[in-house]
Amino acid sequence: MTEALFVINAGSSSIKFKLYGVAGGDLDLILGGAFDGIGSKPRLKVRDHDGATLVERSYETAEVPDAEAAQHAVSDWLIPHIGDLRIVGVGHRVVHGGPTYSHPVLVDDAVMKTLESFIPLAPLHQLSNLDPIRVLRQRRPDLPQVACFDTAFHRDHPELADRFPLPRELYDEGVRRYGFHGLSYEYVHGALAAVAPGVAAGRVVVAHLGSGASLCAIDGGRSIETTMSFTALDGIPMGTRTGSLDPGVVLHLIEQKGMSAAEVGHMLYYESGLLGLSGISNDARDLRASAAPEAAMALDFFALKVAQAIASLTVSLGRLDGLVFTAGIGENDADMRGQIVGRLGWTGLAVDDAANRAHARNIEAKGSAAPVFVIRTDEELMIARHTLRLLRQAAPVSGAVSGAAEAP
Ligand SMILES: Nc1ncnc2c1ncn2[C@@H]1O[C@H](COP(=O)(O)OP(=O)(O)O)[C@@H](O)[C@H]1O
Ligand SMILES: CC(=O)OP(=O)(O)O
Ligand SMILES: [Mg+2]
Repeated sequence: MTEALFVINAGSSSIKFKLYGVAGGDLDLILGGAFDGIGSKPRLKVRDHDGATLVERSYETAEVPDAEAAQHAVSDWLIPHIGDLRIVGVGHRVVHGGPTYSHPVLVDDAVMKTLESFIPLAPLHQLSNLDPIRVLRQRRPDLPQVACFDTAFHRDHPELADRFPLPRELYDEGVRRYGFHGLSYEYVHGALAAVAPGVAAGRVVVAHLGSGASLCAIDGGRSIETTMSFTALDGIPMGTRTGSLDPGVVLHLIEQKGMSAAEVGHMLYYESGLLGLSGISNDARDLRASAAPEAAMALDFFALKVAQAIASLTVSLGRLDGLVFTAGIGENDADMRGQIVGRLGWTGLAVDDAANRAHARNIEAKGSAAPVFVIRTDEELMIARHTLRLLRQAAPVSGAVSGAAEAP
C-alpha cells in the first residue's frame, strides 16, 4: 500500500491541496487541486500529476456556503479517489507562527491553542488555516498534522528588521515585524540554488507577487528583511490590501469619518490595493485587459512600489546578486516585470524583452547589473518536505510513519 502525504494551503477564499506519494523517500505528486470561489462562485478543480483534469465542477453558493463546507466537499471527492493509498500525515500552511514558532510543528491541543491566539494578527488567513486542522482533528484524531508557518523563515531577522519605532514594551508584547510568504521564499531560494548556486549563496531579492504580495531580501539563504511585517497588510499594495499606509490615514478614518475599527479593517484588507486604486478589479489580468486609465495607473503604482521595495531591500543587503520574480503576477505578467525592472534601469538592471515575454528562467538582458529570474513557487511542496521530515523524526524506526489507514 503506497503511503501518501496530504497538503492543505487554505486561504480566505480558496483551499489548495496536493497529495504526494512518499515511497522511497521521494515526494511524488499524485494530484493537486483547488476549491476556490468560497462564498461567491464555489468551484472544485483537481488535476493529476500530468496536469490532466480529474474533476472540474461548480457548486451553488448555498451548497457550499463557507470554508468548512468546502473542506467537506474536498473530502467527499477525495475519499473515493484515494484508492489504496495510506495517508500518513497532513501538512498545513499556517500563516502566523507568532514569536513562538520558528520551525514547523506537530499539532496537539496546546499548539492549537497557541495558534488560535494568533488569529487577531492575521484575520484574513489564520482562521481559514486552522479550520481544516480542527475539522481533521475531529474526523481523524489519529492522523498526525503538521503546521508550517509563513513567518518561520523570517524569525532570525536581525533586530533592526524586527522592530517598529514604537515604545519598547510593545515589542516585548509581540508587536514585531514578523514577515510572511516564508514557505514560498524558502522554496524559491532552494530552486534558485539548484539552477544558480553562486547567486543563491549571495544576496538576492525575491519578489512574491500574488494576490498577497511581498518581497524578501535573502543573504546566503537567510531572510534579512521583508516588506510585510506585523500583519500581511504591510509593504507593497496587493490585490485588495493597502500595503504600507500613513497611520495618520487610519486615525483620520476613525476620528474624522467616524468609521469603526471593523470598517477600517475591511477597507484596508478588502477594498484597497489594485481594486481600490483602479475601482475596477483586484486581478492584474483584468487591469491589463482594461483600456481605462485608472487600470493603467493602478498597475503603474504597483510597479513603482515594487521597484522602490527592491531598491530599499538592496540597501539592507548592501549588494544585489540576483532578482527573482515569483507567484501569480511575478510568474505570468511579463509587462509588470518589464515595468518594474524598467524603473530600476538606473541600477544597471535590465531585462531581455524576448526572454521576458517567453517567461524564460533567466530574463536579464546581456550586460544587466545582475541576473533576473522567473521561478515558479510551490508552497505545497515546501510544506510536504517539512511535514515528511517532521513525521520521520517523530517515527524514525519505521522509515515513514504508520497508523493511519483511511482517507482524511
Ligand atoms: N497572466 C497573468 N497576468 C497578470 N496577472 C496574473 C496572471 N496570472 C495570474 N495573475 C495574478 O496572480 C494573482 C494570483 O496569484 P497567486 O500567487 O495564485 O495568489 P494567491 O496564492 O495569493 O491567491 C491573481 O489575482 C492575478 O492578479
Ligand atoms: C500572507 C499572505 O498574504 O498570503 P496570501 O498571499 O496567500 O494572501
Ligand atoms: Mg498566496
